Amino acid sequence: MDDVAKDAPLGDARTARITAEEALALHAEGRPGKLETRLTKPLVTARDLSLAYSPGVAEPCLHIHRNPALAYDYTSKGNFVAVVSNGTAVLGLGNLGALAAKPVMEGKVALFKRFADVDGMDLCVATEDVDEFVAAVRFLGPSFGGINLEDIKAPECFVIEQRLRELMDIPVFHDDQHGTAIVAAAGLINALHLTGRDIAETRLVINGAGAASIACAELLKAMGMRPENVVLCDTKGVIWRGRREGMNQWKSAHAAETGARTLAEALEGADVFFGLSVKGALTQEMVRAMAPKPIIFAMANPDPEITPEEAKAARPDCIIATGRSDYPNQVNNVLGFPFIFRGALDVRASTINDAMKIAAAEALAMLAREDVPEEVSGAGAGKALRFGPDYIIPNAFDPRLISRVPPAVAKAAMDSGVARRPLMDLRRYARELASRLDPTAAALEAITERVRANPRRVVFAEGEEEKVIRAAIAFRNAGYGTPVLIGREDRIHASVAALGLPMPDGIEIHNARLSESNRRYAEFLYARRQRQGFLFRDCQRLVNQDRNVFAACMVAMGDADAMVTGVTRSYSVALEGVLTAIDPEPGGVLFGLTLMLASRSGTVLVADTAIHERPDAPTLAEIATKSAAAARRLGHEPRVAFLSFSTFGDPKGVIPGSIRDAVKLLDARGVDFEYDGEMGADVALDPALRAALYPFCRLTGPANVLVCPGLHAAHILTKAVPRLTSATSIGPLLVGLSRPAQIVPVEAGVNQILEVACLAAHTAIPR
Ligand SMILES: NC(=O)C1=CN([C@@H]2O[C@H](COP(=O)(O)OP(=O)(O)OC[C@H]3O[C@@H](n4cnc5c(N)ncnc54)[C@H](OP(=O)(O)O)[C@@H]3O)[C@@H](O)[C@H]2O)C=CC1
Ligand SMILES: CC(=O)C(=O)O
Ligand SMILES: [Mg+2]
Repeated sequence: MDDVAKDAPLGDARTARITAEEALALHAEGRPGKLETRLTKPLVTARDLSLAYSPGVAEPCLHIHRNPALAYDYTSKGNFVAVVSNGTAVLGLGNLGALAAKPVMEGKVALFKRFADVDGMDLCVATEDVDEFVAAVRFLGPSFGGINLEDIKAPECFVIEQRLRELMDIPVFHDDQHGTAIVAAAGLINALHLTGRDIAETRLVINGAGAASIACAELLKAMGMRPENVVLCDTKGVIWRGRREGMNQWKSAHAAETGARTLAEALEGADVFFGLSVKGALTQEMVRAMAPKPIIFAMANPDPEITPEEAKAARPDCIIATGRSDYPNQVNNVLGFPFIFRGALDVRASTINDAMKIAAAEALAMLAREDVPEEVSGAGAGKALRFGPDYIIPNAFDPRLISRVPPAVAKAAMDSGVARRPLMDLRRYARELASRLDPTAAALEAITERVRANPRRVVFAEGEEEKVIRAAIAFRNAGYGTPVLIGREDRIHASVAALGLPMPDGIEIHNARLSESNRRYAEFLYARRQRQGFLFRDCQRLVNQDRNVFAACMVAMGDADAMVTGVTRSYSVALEGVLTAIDPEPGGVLFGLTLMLASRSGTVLVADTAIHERPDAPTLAEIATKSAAAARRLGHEPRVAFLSFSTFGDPKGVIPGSIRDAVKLLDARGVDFEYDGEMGADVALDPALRAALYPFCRLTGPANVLVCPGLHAAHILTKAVPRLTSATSIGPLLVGLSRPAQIVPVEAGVNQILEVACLAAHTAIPR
């Protein structure tokens, strides 16, 4: 047993959210560590083996021998990065050696994959000798598309990086230097903007004069900070011109002409503090001595130079950032390296130069100034994020990062002449990037493009709700068409003002109570309902008072193309309002379809998630047919599984009877998609299990449409899976209405409302 106190809180006991034991348990559970290898080609049959290995593998070998550039076509090289360390500066923990650095390096590989779909391998090299380290890495070049150096202490890291850059023909990037500098620069651009400072007049003190600090000083000077305004400190105090103790050429290059000798002296009146040193190096007294509205980036990991609580207590007017994810404003290189390599690899850049670094910093800074989808806020500090002192830098989970930063890096690489495979269409590249992490995203992106080309009028029935207003504004800004908000004009204007957003042109507001269309809508309803116990005045009251009914009338009478509702009323109440004015398609089945987007297994469509508690066989067959068509529209070849507790008769039960009848109905119709059942969800999703136990099953791959035997099962499945896995779900989407209307779940965020509104608009475009 080692000497780590396992139940100790990690970091400051008052604020820590995880314990040492939890962190150790995560690393030890299941397959130890955080990585495994996954095959991208089948290796099941002898034929597979002949193709992928001997004799087939000889072919790509010979081709690459003749033309080395083909390695990018026939091997993983072009998407494969080595994360290399000797463990001499592991986070802020010091020289722990190569082996103890492995958890961090595995973590970096995991982040590469999670955030930018870059594959990687950790290489922990057990030497502190610069020559040995350089030799070990340089000869590994053929395997990789890039080298990410990590946690190598200064000053050796500068020599190592420089020599490897000269020796290798792929990008070599020391993350602690440049990744950190890029992300810190992005945060600083925004913090300067918020505090009304000019970079050329800003005084910066950096504590630490190692890898990260020197790179930050260099990048910020390249971005306009004046050298005389930058002071570095290390364990010996201020690095002043003429100092001899503990110096090296990299520190000397930044030695300041100053009388200050300690960090405390240097910080007097300073605008900005960068901490890239160790826990607790900054005191409240030092913070008090800084200029008004001081900017404090305490970036040491895992514990910052000062906690945000301490800094705020000393200076409530400060902007504080740390390297940690459990505080607002995480200035951490995780926001940099995955996306920078993504862009560099995709244009086969020979290097990562200053232009690419500055482009990444600017793209990050600009993204933080945009409206933040609620889904992103939810992944962060747990409260709404809005550009300001507590949100100066995007959240690492922001899904927009992958389509914003790599294109900026790729463009800078092309403009500066280091791209060996330039990209002709950067807009298309950004779209492809968005789909890289999620196969359905490309189809959804195509849908959004189609809506942009055919803008529609969409009614947002709950027009006074803040998130609905934000979704409507985003709808308008995205070019999807004209949003129509139902609500009181003064309330909607007040909400928009409170959001700090200008009220954009092109958004319509309709007050149901005062609308000129009321009589027309009431007459329409009366004609539909007079023989179902409705008096004319009942219809008038419904139109005046129920925004869902009013919105549905607008759509039914052609005053709008589609509607979206759901965040203020229960699903069944909202549905009742919609159905008051809009009928199901004649002879069709109305049902709910939920898209589950899982990173590993791809997209799965689940039905019926909204309407039928116990569908009979004809209804199940119709749901399967319509769901298969929806899968095709999303770019998937449908494989429909009728789910049950029972697989092909085992165990026996009542429900499988209706499923078997549904299968027979489809057999009789001769439909053009794969289907089978009844089967358990494991059998549906696992072809190997099927091959072993049910080789007669007609599905040729994992099912991507799951038709549930009833609403209970469908609800449980679609509510549980996103909470148990990283899957996200969209829906239930109503399928089978004669006019487009969608109901989002009450808890839907801005992005989800926007997505569903766009899908509703898409349904309204004539095919
Ligand atoms: N948030 C982020 O994204 C990142 C944060 N970091 C953090 O920055 C820190 C440094 O990392 P890195 O540059 O890679 O490491 P290095 O080993 O290259 O540099 C460490 C520097 O810190 C200085 N230092 C150590 N203790 C003190 C102290 N008490 N007061 C002043 N200076 C001190 C050292 O001084 P001397 O030269 O005298 O030895 C040295 O200059 C770590 O805590 C790391 O976690 C690093 C990269 C990214
Ligand atoms: C974040 C990081 O790379 C470090 O702290 O070293
Ligand atoms: Mg590091």
